[in-house]
Amino acid sequence: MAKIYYDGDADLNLLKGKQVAVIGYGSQGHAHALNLRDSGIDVVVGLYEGSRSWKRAEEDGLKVTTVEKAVSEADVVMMLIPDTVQPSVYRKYVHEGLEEGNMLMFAHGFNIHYGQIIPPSYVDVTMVAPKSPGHIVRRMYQEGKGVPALVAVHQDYSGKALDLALAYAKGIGCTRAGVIETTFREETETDLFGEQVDLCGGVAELIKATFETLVEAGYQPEVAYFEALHELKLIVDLIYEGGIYAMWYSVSDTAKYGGMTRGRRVINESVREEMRKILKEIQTGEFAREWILENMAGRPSYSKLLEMEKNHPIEEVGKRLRKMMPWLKGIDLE
Ligand SMILES: NC(=O)C1=CN([C@@H]2O[C@H](COP(=O)(O)OP(=O)(O)OC[C@H]3O[C@@H](n4cnc5c(N)ncnc54)[C@H](OP(=O)(O)O)[C@@H]3O)[C@@H](O)[C@H]2O)C=CC1
Ligand SMILES: CC(=O)[C@](C)(O)C(=O)O
Repeated sequence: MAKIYYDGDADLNLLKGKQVAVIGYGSQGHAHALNLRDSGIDVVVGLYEGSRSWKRAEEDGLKVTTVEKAVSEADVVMMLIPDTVQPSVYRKYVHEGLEEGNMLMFAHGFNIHYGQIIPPSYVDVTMVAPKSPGHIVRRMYQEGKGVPALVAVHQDYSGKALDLALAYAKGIGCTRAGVIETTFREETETDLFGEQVDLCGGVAELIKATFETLVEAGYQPEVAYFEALHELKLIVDLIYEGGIYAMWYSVSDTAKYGGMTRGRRVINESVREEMRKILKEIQTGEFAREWILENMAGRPSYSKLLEMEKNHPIEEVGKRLRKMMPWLKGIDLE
């Protein structure tokens, strides 16, 4: 049974009097920095000169400085810049600034697990990985709620690494929902797998395939959008709040029978076989090698694929229909 920590298991006072440097102010960075600040923790944001985020962080009332300076003044350094730039930024601006007894933190284990960052022996190395997009980490904290997270210790120099990491998790609101103790390997491999076959990749392909099949068959794109995408959120909310069975309980008998008999024809044995292959690519480092090389080559495939996603017909239909629902918060895509 997993060890799960909640608010009562974490002592925020362990972070009081310490300075936390949040490197990066993007999806996770802005959420962690603002949540920690609102939890009474001394936070400084580390960015590069000319960063688009610099002004935004200052407007949010945070102290901002260069990565190098933030690290040199900090007791805790949380790396919240893209995984692909972390190794070079770490080598140039972080490694030298780490002092004995500092804690180096991550929100995803990729660079430690695949050996892209090798921290010095005299620091704690931990991870607090929210199981949520950063914007929701912030939104839930502001609503007095929290998102669950994973916590892991890669290196425990101080003997108190886990307690300090849990204090951090409490500072960003995650112990309100539960923080499961894991390892860098388990977090990295399960996170990569989930975002590839389910959360992002799998769901996006399922939605687009459903939409395209209906539109190709001559149905109105708006109807296809509501069926394939909009209603999915409502169904997933049921699953999120009560489990898959609660969703079955709530939908009609016709949807139950059709879903239970046809769903397994869509996610069939060959799909499951492909999932196992994808997991193997993650476990052997094949995916990591491909992603590192893609970045070294200037992201040719990444950029093309992202452009195709942005220009998919469902985006135009969705934008038009969502305009009619001003209560949909969305996120700032700038
Ligand atoms: N996105 C998510 O919801 C989740 C992410 N994670 C993990 O959190 C970490 C951060 O991811 P995420 O928040 O998505 O990252 P983002 O892509 O949102 O980070 C962008 C931020 O990093 C800054 N940045 C980019 N390059 C550099 C650089 N060379 N030096 C300093 N700052 C730089 C950007 O500045 P500028 O604005 O100027 O470009 C911006 O402030 C990753 O390890 C990721 O795996 C974990 C869980 C969920
Ligand atoms: C939100 C999350 O944890 C993801 C999808 O794995 C990620 O953005 O890295």
